[in-house]
Amino acid sequence: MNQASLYQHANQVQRHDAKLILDEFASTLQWRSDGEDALLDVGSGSGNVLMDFVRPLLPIRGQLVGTDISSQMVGYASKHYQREERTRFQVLDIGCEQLPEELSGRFDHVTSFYCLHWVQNLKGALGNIYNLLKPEGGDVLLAFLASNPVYEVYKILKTNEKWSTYMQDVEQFISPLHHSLNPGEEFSQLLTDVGFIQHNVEIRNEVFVYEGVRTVKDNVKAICPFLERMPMDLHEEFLDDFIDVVISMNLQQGEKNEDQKFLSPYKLVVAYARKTPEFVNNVFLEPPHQNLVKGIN
Ligand SMILES: C[S@@+](CC[C@H](N)C(=O)[O-])C[C@H]1O[C@@H](n2cnc3c(N)ncnc32)[C@H](O)[C@@H]1O
Ligand SMILES: CC(C)=CCC/C(C)=C/CC/C(C)=C/C(=O)O
Repeated sequence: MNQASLYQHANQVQRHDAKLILDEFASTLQWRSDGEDALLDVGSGSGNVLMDFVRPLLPIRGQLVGTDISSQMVGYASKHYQREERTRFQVLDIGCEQLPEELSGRFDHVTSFYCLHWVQNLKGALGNIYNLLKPEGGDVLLAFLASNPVYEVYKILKTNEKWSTYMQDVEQFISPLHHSLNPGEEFSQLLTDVGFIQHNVEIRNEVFVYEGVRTVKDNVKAICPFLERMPMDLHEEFLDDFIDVVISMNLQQGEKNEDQKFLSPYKLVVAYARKTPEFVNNVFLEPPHQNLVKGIN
């Protein structure tokens, strides 16, 4: 994903989910009494979710660091938002072996929206997220895809010889929890393994409705890693084949006209975790390992 401006204009589902989750968890996050909260966001992309929905929650004196593996995304976010006070953007691969010194152990909060399904080494990423928090504690709010029909579409398109050369490594772009029979338990176990004492993991079954073929195509273009590998003149043909597969999966509603809709049923992991034992939703959870997994897996 390197097309920041495409993403910024075709990320309705991502914005919708982040806003809902932040509204819900704004008062659960453990804000400091001195208003000097430092928050790092993982996989901030073009930056609009971070600036529109996370930044307003931070106290005036709070510090915000947006990070992303893509220097193109970081460049775009810096250009558009770095003028905001106490806000900066920097490149960070959350799956890296060693966190940069200036980030390690510096944050009160870590958030991440629609990023962790891109990271195959989920345990390594969670270990890093844990280590970004200050030694004395802090909390994290994470939301990412466990599964999405887009991954099944990719797998089918890979079997088409027109596209297979561009999609050899398709598994690298499928959420590490997409094939899991119990993504909530699996993620919960990873949080425990890396050291989080308390956590609340939910698997939310959602359906997003895309209005019309063009909307689906624009949303696919904004996130599909295979398009940038093929010549531009093949993009529309690839997107047409994408739509044909979606239709063959019965995800279409209505006739081929302006009323045509496409349904995307997906599972979202929503996790809130604290480094030190305390309260979750105002309920004291006895340490250690009093964890909660909600939702239908
Ligand atoms: C779908 S975008 C989400 C952007 C933003 N958080 C939002 O909600 O709109 C996913 C972002 O995760 C980034 N990403 C993928 N792998 C990553 C990694 N290993 N470390 C950090 N960022 C990563 C991508 O470059 C991309 O910008
Ligand atoms: C109907 C249908 C399958 C639409 C495609 C939906 C779509 C573009 C999903 C993208 C999911 C994803 C990997 C998002 C992201 O990382 O931001």
